[in-house]
Amino acid sequence: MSLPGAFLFSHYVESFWHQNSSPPLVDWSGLPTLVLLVAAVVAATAVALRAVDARPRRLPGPPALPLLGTRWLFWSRYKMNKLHEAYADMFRRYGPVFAETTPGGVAVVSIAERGALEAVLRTPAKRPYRPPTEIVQVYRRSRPDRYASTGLVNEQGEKWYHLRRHLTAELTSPHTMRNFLPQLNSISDDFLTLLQACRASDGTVYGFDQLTNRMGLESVCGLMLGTRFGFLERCMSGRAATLAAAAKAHFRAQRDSYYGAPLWKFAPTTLYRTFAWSEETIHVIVSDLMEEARSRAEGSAQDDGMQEIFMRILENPALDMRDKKAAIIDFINAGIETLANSLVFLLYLLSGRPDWQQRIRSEVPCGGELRAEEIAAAPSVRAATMEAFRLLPTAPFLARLLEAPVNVAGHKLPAGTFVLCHTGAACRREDNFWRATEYLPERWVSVREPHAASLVAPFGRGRRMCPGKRFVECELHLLLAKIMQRWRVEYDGELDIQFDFLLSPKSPVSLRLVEW
Ligand code: HEM
Repeated sequence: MSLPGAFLFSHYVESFWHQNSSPPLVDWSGLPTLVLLVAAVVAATAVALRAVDARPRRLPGPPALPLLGTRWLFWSRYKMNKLHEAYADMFRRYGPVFAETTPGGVAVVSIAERGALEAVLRTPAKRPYRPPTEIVQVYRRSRPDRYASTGLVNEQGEKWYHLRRHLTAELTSPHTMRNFLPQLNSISDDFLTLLQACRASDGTVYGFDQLTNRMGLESVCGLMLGTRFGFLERCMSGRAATLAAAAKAHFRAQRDSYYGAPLWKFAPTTLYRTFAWSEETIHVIVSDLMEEARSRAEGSAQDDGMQEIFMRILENPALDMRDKKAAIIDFINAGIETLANSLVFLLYLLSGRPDWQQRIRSEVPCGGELRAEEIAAAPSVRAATMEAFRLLPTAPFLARLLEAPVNVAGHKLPAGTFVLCHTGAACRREDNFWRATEYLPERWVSVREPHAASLVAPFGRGRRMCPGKRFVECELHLLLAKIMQRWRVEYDGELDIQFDFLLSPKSPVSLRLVEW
């Protein structure tokens, strides 16, 4: 009822009582005013909710509040470090396509339904728009001395395309990985030596996740900077510890800036200062590493595949020097946690499949350097890794901004809609995979329907797909093969997983590496 309508209704009720000579048994005189007030509150709330709820029509989802949108859920019902569980719960409540609303009134549509995911991710886009992380944008724009742009991960449109074209060709080339394989063998061997040194008498490696972090750091620095830095030596250097802590803080601050109260936008809160510290620390340490690598490269006549990535990026005249440095920093930062988490998840899942571990061991040649052909000839290695990416991907959803309208489960989403593609949640649905919640690497050797392989997208999709994919797959396959050659893996209980903008194991993780 409109406000004038409510007023007229109240006037009518009052005049009705005035016309009757006998007073009512109950005193109804306050009722019209009460009705008027209730109507006014209902009308005002409806207007306010319409203003904050920008969801595409009829999409289900949690109720949005003025100024808070649906974010209040992450400060009350759900825990921010268990966001994967929060989304699983929302999919149960609202179905496989639902919408949230940001405090600014923008709709964010979450999808875990196969047809809808394929519709969104298969939309061919020349310059796919992935919504940037606002806190990174704000910080980097405040430092024009260091950043000419917000970087490959956060840029959009032509600027993104320019960076992508000039920065990733070397990283994604099969030739680069073939050249890097001997170095990767040696890094993996050093990692195994470190594991051996850290094993307790029963084979337990306490703080296994921290060791994998160091391995991620050594290998990604080796790939990008073309030299070894000794992060796998027995005693962890202060530099490695600080860099690993900064990389974790960087991801967590991004999570909190997105899902927490947006106070950092108005004042330099602790969250913003933590983020700035992590950016600063990563920048300073990686810049030092780059300087060391550059002077080593200048002092040696070595011309191997490792040096090419680093030097070619730095020598590219099409790019601003600030963009080149920022890219190398971003590549290193992108690789540390992701690689380490993926290895922990892989070994944890395999610990429940001693038979598959045995199978890997039987397919991989004993000892020494492993060549690409030897790894390719062991389908059990690839199957184990693929299945771990299906069941526990460190990046469980992909963000996109629709460039054209898309029909999703009967709802027409207009161009510009912010969509979260929950490939991880979709992979756990029984309508997409046979015995979907179980770790069954055999499904990748002989297929059992349903088997929606296209939903397994741990590195993303399309032109914005992760440029580190080839490197990461090669490294995980190699490490898995080498670990299985030497030990079988055991883990007691269930791994505690948290959401740090990526899915991560809750630290510290203790695995047992037992002699065969
Ligand atoms: C297990 C390890 C890794 C996983 C699971 C992973 C996953 C991802 C995912 C899901 C995306 C978003 C893709 C999309 O939106 O379609 C991404 C983007 C990106 N990743 Fe990775 N990544 C890993 C390692 C690495 C490494 C080692 C590097 C660098 C050497 C790297 C560099 C990047 C960059 C630069 C982007 C942004 C690409 C763009 O927007 O054009 N990642 N990664």
